[in-house]
Amino acid sequence: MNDLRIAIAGAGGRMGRMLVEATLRDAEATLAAAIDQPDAVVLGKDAGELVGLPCGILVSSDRDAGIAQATCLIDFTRPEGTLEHLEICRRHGTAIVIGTTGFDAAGKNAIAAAAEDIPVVFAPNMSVGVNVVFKLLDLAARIMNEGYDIEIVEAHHRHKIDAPSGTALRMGEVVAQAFGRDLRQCAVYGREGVTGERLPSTIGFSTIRGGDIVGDHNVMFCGLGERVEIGHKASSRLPYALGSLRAARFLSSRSKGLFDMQDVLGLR
Ligand SMILES: NC(=O)C1=CN([C@@H]2O[C@H](COP(=O)(O)OP(=O)(O)OC[C@H]3O[C@@H](n4cnc5c(N)ncnc54)[C@H](OP(=O)(O)O)[C@@H]3O)[C@@H](O)[C@H]2O)C=CC1
Ligand SMILES: O=C(O)C1=N[C@H](C(=O)O)C[C@H](O)C1
Repeated sequence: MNDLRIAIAGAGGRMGRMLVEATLRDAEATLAAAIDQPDAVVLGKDAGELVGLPCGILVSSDRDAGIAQATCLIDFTRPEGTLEHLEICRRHGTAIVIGTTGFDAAGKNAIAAAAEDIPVVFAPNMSVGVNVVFKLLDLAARIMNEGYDIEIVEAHHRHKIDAPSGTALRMGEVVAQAFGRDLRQCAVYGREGVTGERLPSTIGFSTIRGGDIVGDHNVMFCGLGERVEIGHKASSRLPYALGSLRAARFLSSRSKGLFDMQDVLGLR
């Protein structure tokens, strides 16, 4: 049996299904459990059948039993669900990869506290491409640290419930940090009416929601006479799932600690 025994929370969701498929196709991983809500339509179904790969693991709402079977839980659900799963992982000593976005400060603190006991990867975007973009943004911001206005535009599918995306916020944090600013003090979330002239120290965010857009992010450094754009477009959720499995593998040799995809990919 493989040492990498993966439980997937939110197994019937958009990311959950992609994670089930990626886990079943991964020769080094075993799908140990598929978890979803007590009222989920997928409950009792073969998790693999949802993605055309029957595997004998039934989707269950028994989170305790599912997490106990696994060495790592991969969780792409909602903040309130993730925080409950986190505590169960803590009780069982199970590692957790958290892809869920939209946590408030208290939620982020709870994740940091749990990481004192168990290994955690917590990242708003698991794709290799986006994590390389974070590095490029840091480099660009260190050089273009004066005379450039920063505007971040993100677009996602009509079902997304949080805005701006976790990835857009992290992009803002990366740029703000390189500028020596605090994003909480300089972020501007959308504009309407007579806004007055743009303040030079601000970082603007614009959000588009529509159709089945998987995830587009574009950061503009707008100067006088030139504009640099650094962005990423996802055309599939597969990179998020493959990154999550890479993160689970990374955690298998750790006993505790809080990490993100920059650690997993060796980009620190
Ligand atoms: N870090 C990354 O790389 C990425 C992060 N994400 C994030 O992952 C999260 C999920 O996205 P997506 O898959 O599109 O969403 P979906 O709505 O498609 O899936 C969410 C799943 O979680 C379940 N769920 C909802 N609430 C709870 C809860 N309180 N407790 C337990 N389970 C719950 C849902 O069940 P039900 O349908 O029954 O409500 C569903 O199965 C979002 O926060 C998104 O931003 C997404 C893609 C990449
Ligand atoms: O909800 C999504 O779909 C996505 N959410 C993440 C985010 O909020 O950044 C990552 C990705 O963009 C897809």
